[in-house]
Amino acid sequence: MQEILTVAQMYEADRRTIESGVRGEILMENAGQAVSDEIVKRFSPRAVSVLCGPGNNGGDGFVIARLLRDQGWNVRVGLLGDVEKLAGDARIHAEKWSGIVERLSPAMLVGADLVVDCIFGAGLSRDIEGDLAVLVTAINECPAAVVAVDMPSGTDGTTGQIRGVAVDADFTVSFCRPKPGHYLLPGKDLCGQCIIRDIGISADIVGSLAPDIFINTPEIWESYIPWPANSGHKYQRGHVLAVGGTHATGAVRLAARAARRAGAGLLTVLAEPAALSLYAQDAPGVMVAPMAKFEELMQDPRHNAVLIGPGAGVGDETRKRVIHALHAARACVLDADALTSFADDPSTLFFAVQGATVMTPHEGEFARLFDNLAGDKLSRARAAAKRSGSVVILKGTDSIVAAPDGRAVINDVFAPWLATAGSGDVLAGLVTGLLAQGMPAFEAAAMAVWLHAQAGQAFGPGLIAEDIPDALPGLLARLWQRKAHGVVM
Ligand SMILES: NC(=O)C1=CN([C@@H]2O[C@H](COP(=O)(O)OP(=O)(O)OC[C@H]3O[C@@H](n4cnc5c(N)ncnc54)[C@H](OP(=O)(O)O)[C@@H]3O)[C@@H](O)[C@H]2O)[C@@H](O)CC1
Ligand SMILES: [K+]
Repeated sequence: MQEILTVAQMYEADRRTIESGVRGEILMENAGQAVSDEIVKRFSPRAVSVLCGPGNNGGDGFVIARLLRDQGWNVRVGLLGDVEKLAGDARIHAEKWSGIVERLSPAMLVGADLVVDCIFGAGLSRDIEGDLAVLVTAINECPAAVVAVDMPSGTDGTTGQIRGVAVDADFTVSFCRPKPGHYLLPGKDLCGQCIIRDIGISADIVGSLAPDIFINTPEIWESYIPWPANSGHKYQRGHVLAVGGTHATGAVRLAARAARRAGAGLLTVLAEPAALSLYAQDAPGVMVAPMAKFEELMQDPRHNAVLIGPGAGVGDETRKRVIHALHAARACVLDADALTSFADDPSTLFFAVQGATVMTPHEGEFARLFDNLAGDKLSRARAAAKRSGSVVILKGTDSIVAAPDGRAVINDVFAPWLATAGSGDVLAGLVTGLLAQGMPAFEAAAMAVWLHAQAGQAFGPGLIAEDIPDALPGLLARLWQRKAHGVVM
């Protein structure tokens, strides 16, 4: 599993490693070596300006400068402040640099083919302002390639947010494990390609920090995939009840197709009489029932997963059905109108949550339901999961899946094509289809986000929501191959 460490955890890993006997000076040498290796891999010797800040990020810069110069590169070093004011490992490595140390300024960019950004890394503590902001803007405007060390300066490692202004790098070399800011927007974009290198912090030390944030890869959830048994039948693959709206019927039709493609054994759409025939004609494998039967059908435990939200309509009726489904402790997926229906009274919704429940808000729906949660996307999703007692998928390119127990995954699959009408309905259907087969809520939500993003990336430009469910068999086949034959994805 690919752990992500917060900045605080990274400092702690650093501290424990040093306590275990590895000198900080060596960690810094390893960090600088890792960056210079990545530079040498990509570029032939050229004019490079290494821009150093007053902390250990700057210390890494002095190592990089020395190693590149030793290999014949034409290196220029600038420092924010004086060498005499540097402390600890940064001071040690600055003193090993025998060349000139200039004052940090935009003049250092003139004639540079490559800029190494070692101004601020994990220790960024406030907005970049004044002359430094002018320098960062000049870095972004100059034609040289830019490599960022640890974080592009100005990007917060924990939140991915820009503090004032930030370097826009071509690639970023970081150490040990990635930080949330490498995956959360806009940090992810500012990093460019992100390379994580080992610098001598052991996996045991990382494990001792009990990381609970991960990149959303199959390792997180693949052992929970409810593959059908040879002796199985459709009734063992769950029965989804999907609440269909009267007007926006496309939403649940898309969700239903996704739930069935995800493997749900049976699916019934409930709708008012005016819309029933529309749902009935949509796909021969879908069953329909009048909405009046909702409560009766909920009494049958075989109806084990409920989807409410897409096209459901905002108001009392939707609110009642949501509360009923939650009280019945069915696996519930609440999306769109089901969430907005509780905008005035979210506590009632959260109080009713009992069984496996997944909420799938986009930012607008999230703000209506969790109006006083502020901060970065990851923190807000985690706080919302805790508050609601449900798994929360906070959607976007950098979708977060967060569980009430604190676990979270960040999506790292780039699929901008998914920003299209109906795409969220498909995701909600996918989660419901996996829950119906008995997959635990967090794993089902994470797998659904992964399948959705992979489908979007694989299809690419021209994608419409209808394409996503039809891309699922290929993706599921790959996961099946991986289980059966250990094929690497
Ligand atoms: N973890 C690891 O495994 C390893 C980590 N290593 C490296 O260490 C880096 C972390 O080093 P770090 O803690 O010294 O912090 P760093 O980013 O250099 O900045 C701190 C300085 O910047 C200043 N400052 C901050 N914001 C500012 C602003 N907006 N405007 C102006 N000033 C500002 C701040 O000032 P202060 O807040 O104290 O006033 C302080 O002086 C990490 O990113 C990695 O590269 C490797 O060497 C080895 C192993
Ligand atoms: K940096």
